[in-house]
Amino acid sequence: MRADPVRALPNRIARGPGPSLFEARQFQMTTETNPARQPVDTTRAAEVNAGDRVVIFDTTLRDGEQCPGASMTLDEKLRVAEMLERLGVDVIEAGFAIASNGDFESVYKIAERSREAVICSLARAKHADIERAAEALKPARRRRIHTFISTSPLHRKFKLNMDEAQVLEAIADSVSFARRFTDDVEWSCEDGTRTEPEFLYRAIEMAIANGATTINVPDTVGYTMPEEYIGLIRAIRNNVPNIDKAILSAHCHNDLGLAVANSLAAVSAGARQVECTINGIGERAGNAALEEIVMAMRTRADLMGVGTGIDTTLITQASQLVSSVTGFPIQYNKSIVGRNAFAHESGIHQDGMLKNAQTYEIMTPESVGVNKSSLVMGKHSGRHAFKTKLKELGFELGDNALEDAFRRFKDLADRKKTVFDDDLVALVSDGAGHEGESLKLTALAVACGIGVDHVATVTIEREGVAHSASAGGNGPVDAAFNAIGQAIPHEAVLQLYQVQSVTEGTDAQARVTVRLGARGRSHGGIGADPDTVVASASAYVNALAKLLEKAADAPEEAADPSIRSAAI
Ligand SMILES: CC(=O)SCCNC(=O)CCNC(=O)[C@H](O)C(C)(C)COP(=O)(O)OP(=O)(O)OC[C@H]1O[C@@H](n2cnc3c(N)ncnc32)[C@H](O)[C@@H]1OP(=O)(O)O
Ligand SMILES: CC(C)C(=O)C(=O)O
Ligand SMILES: [Mg+2]
Repeated sequence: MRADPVRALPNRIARGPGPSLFEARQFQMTTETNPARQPVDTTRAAEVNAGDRVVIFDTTLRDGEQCPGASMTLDEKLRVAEMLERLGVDVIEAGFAIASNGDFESVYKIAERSREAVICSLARAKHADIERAAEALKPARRRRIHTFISTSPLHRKFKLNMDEAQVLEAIADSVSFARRFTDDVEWSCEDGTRTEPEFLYRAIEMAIANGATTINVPDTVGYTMPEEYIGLIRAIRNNVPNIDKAILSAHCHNDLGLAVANSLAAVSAGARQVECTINGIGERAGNAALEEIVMAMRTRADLMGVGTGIDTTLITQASQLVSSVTGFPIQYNKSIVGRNAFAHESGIHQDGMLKNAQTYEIMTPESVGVNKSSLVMGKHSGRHAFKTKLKELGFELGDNALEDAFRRFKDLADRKKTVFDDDLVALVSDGAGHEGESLKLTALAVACGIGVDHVATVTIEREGVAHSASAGGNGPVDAAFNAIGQAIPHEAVLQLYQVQSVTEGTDAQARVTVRLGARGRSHGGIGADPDTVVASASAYVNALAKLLEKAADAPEEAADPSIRSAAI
């Protein structure tokens, strides 16, 4: 385990321009991590606003579940909620209680089992919704009602059929009604980023005046841009007289792939709550991904000056749980939690990683709960990584053998998508893949299939001279062995022929073992190749080369009567 290069939290809030990039890097390398994990009192807006802790509001179980195909059973929701508590999420939006009896039950059960986290239910600006939310949240130690109404002209006109005054009245009524059940009331202006600023300020002021403790400004359709969102959050702070009585919150969707950027932008402008989901699941293109927001704030605490209470070492586990219960795969190159997030295949990068991991990683894999970075062997890999990998696998080769193995590895990697550890073992052990000094299989072609004669043509180099021959047989392997017998006539007989798949998949290498016997000696040969016939012929030539080399050393030995022909 190596030291985590990412360090958090300077005790200040970044409201103005941060340090220069150069100063930032210096900072990153020299300060210490301080995961502030104490629960936050989310009703004390003034305190939260004055601090450097960002409230993490997870909506995996509400907005996350809203996308097609992500529905979770009660049991699955309870498992996710338990994981979110362990992760250190501050607020868990457990559902939309009025949506169905199932949603009510899951909010209720999550509330019953909750510990530190604030449990929250969504509710429209309707008494029935709010009462249902309050009922479902009753067992929670800490509860929040999250009520919302659209504020944009488009939504007012076409969706709600309400004018500005009616919307303002609905805000006053819903927020004050929600406050009868709890001190922790969040109000959201749905489609806030497409709302006329002047009306938005009035709507927010109305929510605060009626007791809202958190004001969420959703970018409901993922339309805004970071600069614009910064401008909006700053304008709200400058134009809503009592804004400091509430925590400002960002809720961003990913329609333009900007959900995380916009959320971070809002924080840099003074928002102190971010709404997000594990793996970024959610309506349409999804919500801002929790793991990306948290790790961005942690990794760039030097610039942002804020942190969260999340135990980042549980991030990978949480991501895998949500992926498995929703059945949504995690894309390989997904930031933080994708399987390639800490994997390196390119030789130059692998070499850098071996010399100092910070050359190509800005956070440690351990910091997000991954055991270690992986050096994946493939056609882009170089000698440094190859040598290191072989060493890990227990092979220490001399310079010439290493060079030879590296050449064969590159040939194999050109033909095979992934070169697994077992492929490397097959490649270097027992001389597999190089037939011997005295014989070299340089060409092989076979005709096989249904309704064709099985014929093989081989070329074998012996002491620099090419010997070619063709022969038929009972199947392509038999034909190849017969052709080898024609090209290099010999009296050895086949004692053993075995094929194994080294790894899985249709491009897996076949590992073939052949044993040949003659004159009281027998020698094994091994061949490995994605083409089974090539692997077989290599193994045969490998065994034959050893026999011929030994026979040249001791020509007088008598024939062994036990040697028999073996069927293929
Ligand atoms: C941006 C968001 O993510 S908002 C949350 C979206 N999530 C969901 O909708 C999931 C859960 N929803 C549901 O189960 C259902 O939609 C229910 C139970 C909430 C409502 O179902 P229904 O009563 O059949 O209404 P339906 O969904 O068809 O239409 C929504 C109604 O709510 C009204 N409405 C929408 N938002 C709000 C609001 N914030 N406050 C008050 N009324 C609202 C609409 O104008 C419409 O009213 P109308 O029937 O008078 O035209
Ligand atoms: C209900 C609100 C917060 C929402 O999900 C949105 O506007 O995207
Ligand atoms: Mg949303």
